Amino acid sequence: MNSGDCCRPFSEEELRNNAPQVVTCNEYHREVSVTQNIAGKHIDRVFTFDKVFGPNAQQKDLYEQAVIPIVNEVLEGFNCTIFAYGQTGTGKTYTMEGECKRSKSGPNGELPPEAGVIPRAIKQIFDTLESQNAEYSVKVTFLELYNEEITDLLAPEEISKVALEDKQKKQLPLMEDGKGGVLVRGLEEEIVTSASEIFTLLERGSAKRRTAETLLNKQSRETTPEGEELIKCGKLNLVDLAGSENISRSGAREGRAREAGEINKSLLTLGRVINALVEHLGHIPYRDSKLTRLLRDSLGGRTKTCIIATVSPAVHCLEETLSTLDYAHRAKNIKNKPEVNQKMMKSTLIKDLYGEIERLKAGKLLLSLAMADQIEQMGMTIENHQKQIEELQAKYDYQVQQCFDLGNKLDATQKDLNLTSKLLANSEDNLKQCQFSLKERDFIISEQKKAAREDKLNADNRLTVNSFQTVLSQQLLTLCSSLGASVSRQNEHLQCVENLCNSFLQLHDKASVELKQKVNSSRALYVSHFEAVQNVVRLHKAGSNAALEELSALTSSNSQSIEEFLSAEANEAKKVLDDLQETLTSQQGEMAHLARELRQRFHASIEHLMNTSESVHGFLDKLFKESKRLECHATQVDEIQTKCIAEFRKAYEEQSRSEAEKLIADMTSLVSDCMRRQKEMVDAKLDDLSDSATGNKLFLDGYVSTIDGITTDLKRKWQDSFMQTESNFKDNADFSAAKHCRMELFLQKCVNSADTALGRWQRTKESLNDMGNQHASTIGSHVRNMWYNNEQHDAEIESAKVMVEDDIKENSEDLIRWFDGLSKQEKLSVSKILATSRTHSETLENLGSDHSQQVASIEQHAVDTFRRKYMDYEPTGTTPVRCESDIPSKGTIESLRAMPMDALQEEFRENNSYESFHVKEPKPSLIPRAPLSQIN
Ligand SMILES: Nc1ncnc2c1ncn2[C@@H]1O[C@H](COP(=O)(O)OP(=O)(O)OP(=O)(O)O)[C@@H](O)[C@H]1O
Repeated sequence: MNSGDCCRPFSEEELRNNAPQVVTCNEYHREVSVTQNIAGKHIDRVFTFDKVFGPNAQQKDLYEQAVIPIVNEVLEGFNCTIFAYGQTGTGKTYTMEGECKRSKSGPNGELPPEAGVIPRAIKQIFDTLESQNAEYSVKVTFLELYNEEITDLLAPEEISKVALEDKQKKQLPLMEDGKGGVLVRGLEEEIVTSASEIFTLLERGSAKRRTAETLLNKQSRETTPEGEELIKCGKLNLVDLAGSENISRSGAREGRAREAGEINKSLLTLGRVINALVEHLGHIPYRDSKLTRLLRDSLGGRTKTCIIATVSPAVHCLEETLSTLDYAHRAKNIKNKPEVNQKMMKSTLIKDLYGEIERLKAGKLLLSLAMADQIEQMGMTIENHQKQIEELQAKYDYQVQQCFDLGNKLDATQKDLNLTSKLLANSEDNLKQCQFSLKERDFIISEQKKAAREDKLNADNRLTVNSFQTVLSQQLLTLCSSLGASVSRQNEHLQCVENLCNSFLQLHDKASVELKQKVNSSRALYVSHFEAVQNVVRLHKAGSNAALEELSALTSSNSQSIEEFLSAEANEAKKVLDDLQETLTSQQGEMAHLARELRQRFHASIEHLMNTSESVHGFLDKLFKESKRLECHATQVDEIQTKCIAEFRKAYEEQSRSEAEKLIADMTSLVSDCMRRQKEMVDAKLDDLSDSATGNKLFLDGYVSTIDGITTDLKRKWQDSFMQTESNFKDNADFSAAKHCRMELFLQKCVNSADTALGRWQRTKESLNDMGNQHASTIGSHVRNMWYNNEQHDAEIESAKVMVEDDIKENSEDLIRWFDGLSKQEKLSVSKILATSRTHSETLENLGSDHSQQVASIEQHAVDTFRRKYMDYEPTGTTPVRCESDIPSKGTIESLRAMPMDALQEEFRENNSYESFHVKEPKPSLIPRAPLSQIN
C-alpha cells in the first residue's frame, strides 16, 4: 500500500492564535518530523512515507506525483483505491475534492489550481480515453456511509423520496458478488460519457451528503483502438473518510455520540484491519464494519491502494497528528497483491451487456408492474381521500350552521343580559335604599335604646369593676411582694458588692504596700549588688594596677639588671683581656730579656772558658761534655718551648672555640706556667751549670797538669767543637728567636681575637640593651594603655552606676507614683461604686416605698375612677355612701333623653350619604353633651 502525508498550511485561526508549528516536512527525504516537548525536552519523531507534501505544496503537485501513476494503472486495468485519512479540518475533502466549482473551471475545461484529486482524476481518465481514440464506457457510483448506513447519492430524487420512507425499514444492503468482492445492492450506476457529466452527478450527490465517508467509484472499460476483441476494465475508488479523532475528543453528544460511535466503528475496524494485515494475523476483521467490507479488496487484496494522511502543522493537533501518522505509517506496511482485472472478450462483454439489458428490462417490467400497483393503490388512496374530504365538507357545513344558530342565540342572550342588567341595577338600588333605611332604623333604635342600655351597662360595669378590683389588688399584691423580694435581693447583692469592694480595697492596699516594700527592697538590693560589683571592679582595678606597677617595676629592674650584668660582664671581660694583654706583653719582655741574658751569660761563660781554656783545657772535654749537656738543655728548652707553643696553640684553638674568658684565663695560666717552668729550668740549669763549672774547675785544676799534653789536640778539637757549638748555639738562638716571634705573633692574634670578641660582646650587649629598652617601653605602653583603659572602665562603670541608680530611682518612684495613682483611682472608683450602690439601695428603698404607695394610690385611684365613672353606690356597704359623682345638669339629663325621630333621622342622614352608602365619620352631635362626654 502506498502512503503519503499531506500537511496543510496554518489556518487563519491558527495564524491568529500564533499556534506554534510542530510538524515539519522534508519532501526531498520524504520525511515528516513531529516535535514533541516531553518533560522540557524537544523530542523529534520522524515518519517516512512514499511521498510527503508540505504546507506549500499545491494540489497539482500532489496529483502529479501521487495520483497520476495510480490513474494510469486504473486505465491499464487495475483496481485502485485512494483514500484520505486524517483529523477533521486537516484537508481530506480539500485534497479529495478541492475547493473548485465547475463554474470556476477554465474555458477549455481546465481545472482551477485548487481542484482536488477527484476532478483531476476524472479529467485525466477522460483525457486519456479520448486521446487514445478508443471505445470506452465509464460508470460512476457515489455513496455515503453514515452511521453504518449506506446512502446512494446518485439515486434519482423521486425514487429516493419513496425510498426515504423505505429507508426507515431497510438500508441498502451489502452482498457478496461471488468473486470475493462486495456489492451494494440497488446502488445506482450511472454511465457517463464526459467529465462534465460526472461533475454534474457529483454536485447533485454532494448536496445529499450528510458527512462521513463518501466513496466515489468509477469504472472504466476500454477497448483498444485497434479493435481487438479484448477489453480492459479498471476501477478507481476515491474515499473521503470521516475525521479520525477519537470519540472522546470529538465532543459528540447524545445522537451525535451515536453517530460518532458508528463512524468510529468504521474507522476503528479500519484500524484493526490494518493492524491485522500488518501483523499478518490469521483473522482479518473485515466483516466488522461496512467500510472495511466495501474496501476489503483495497486492504490486502488485489487492489492498488494509496492512503493520503492529512495533518495539521499546529501544536494543538499534536496528539491526533501523531496518531494519524502512526496509522498511515502502519498502513504503509500492508502488502497488497495487485492484479490486472481479467480482460474480457468483446463478445463476452456484449453478451454481458445484453444480459444486463435483459435484466434491466426485467427490472423495468417489474418496476412498471410495481408502479402500476402503486398507481392503483394511489388511486384507491385518492378515492378514500375524496370520501374523507366529502365527509369533512359535510361536517364543515354542519359546523357553519351551528355557528349561525349560536350567533342568533348569542344576540338574544345579549338582549336578555342587558335587560337583566337594568333589573339588577334597579334591584341594587332598591336594596341600597332598603339597607339605608334599615340602617337608619337601627340608628334611631339604638339612640332610643341608649338610656336602657346605659343602665345595663352600669350594672355590667359594676360587676367588671368589682372583678377588676379584686384581680388588680391581687396582682398588685403579687407585684408588691415580688418587688419587695427583688429589692431585698438587690440590697443583698449591693451589700455583697460593697463587701467585695471593701475586701478588694483592703487586699489592694495590702498588695500595694507589699509591692512598694518589694520595690524598695529590690531597689536596695540592686543598689547593694551594684555597689558590690563596683567594689569588685575597684578591687580588680587596684589588683590590676598593682600588678601592672609590679610588672613595669619588674621590667625596668630586669632591664636595668640585664644592663648592669652586661656592663659588668663586659668590664670583666675587658679587664681580663687587658690583664691578658699586659701579661702577654710582660711575658714577651721577660722572654726577650731572658733570652738576651741567656745569650750574654752564655757568651760570658764562653769567653770565660776561652780565657781560661788554656789553663783549663784539661777540662775542655768536660766543658765540651758540659756544653753538650747545655746543648741537651737547650734542646730541652726548645722542646719545652715547642711544647709550650703547641699547648698555646691548642689552647688558642680551644679558646677560639670556647668562651673567650676561659680561653684567655687558660692561656694566661698556661703562659705563666710555661714562663715559670722555663725560669725554673733556666735557674736550675744555671745552678747546675755553676756547680758543674766549679766542679769542673776543680776537676780541671786537678787534672790540668795531667792533660797538658793532649791540650793542644784537644784545644784544636775544642775550638772546632767550640766553633761548632757556637754555631749550633747561634742556630738554636735563631730558632728560639723565630719561635719567640711566632709566639708573639700568636699572642698578637690572640689579642686581636680577644678584641673582636670584646667588640662582638659589646655589640651583643648594646643590642640586648636596645631589646630590653624596647621591651620595657612596649610593656610600659601596654601598662599605660591598661591603666588608661581601667580608668576609662572605672569612669564608665561609675557613670553607668549613676545612670542606673537614677533610672532605678526614677522608675521605682514612677512605679510607686503610678501605684499610688492607681490605688487612688481604684479607691475613687470603689467609693463611687459604693456611693452608687448606696444610692441604688436608697433608690430601691424609695422605689419600694414609692411603689407600695403608688400601688395603693393606683388601686385607690383605679377604684375611685371606676366608682366615679360607673358606680352609683359603694360596692359592698349596706348603707349607701354618699357618692361624689357629678350630678348632671338638667340640660344634660335633657340631652340624655332620646331625641325626636326627625332630629335623629336628620343626624343620621347627615352622617351617612345615601349615594355612597358608606357610614361617614360621625359628626359631633349638635346637641351639647359636655357633661356626659366628660363622664364618658
Ligand atoms: N492544503 C491546503 N491548503 C489550503 N487550505 C487547506 C488545505 N487543506 C485544508 N485546507 C482548508 O482547511 C479547511 C478544512 O479542510 P477540509 O474541510 O478539507 O478538512 P476535512 O479534513 O475534510 O474535514 P472534515 O473531516 O470535517 O471533513 C478548509 O477551509 C480548507 O480550505
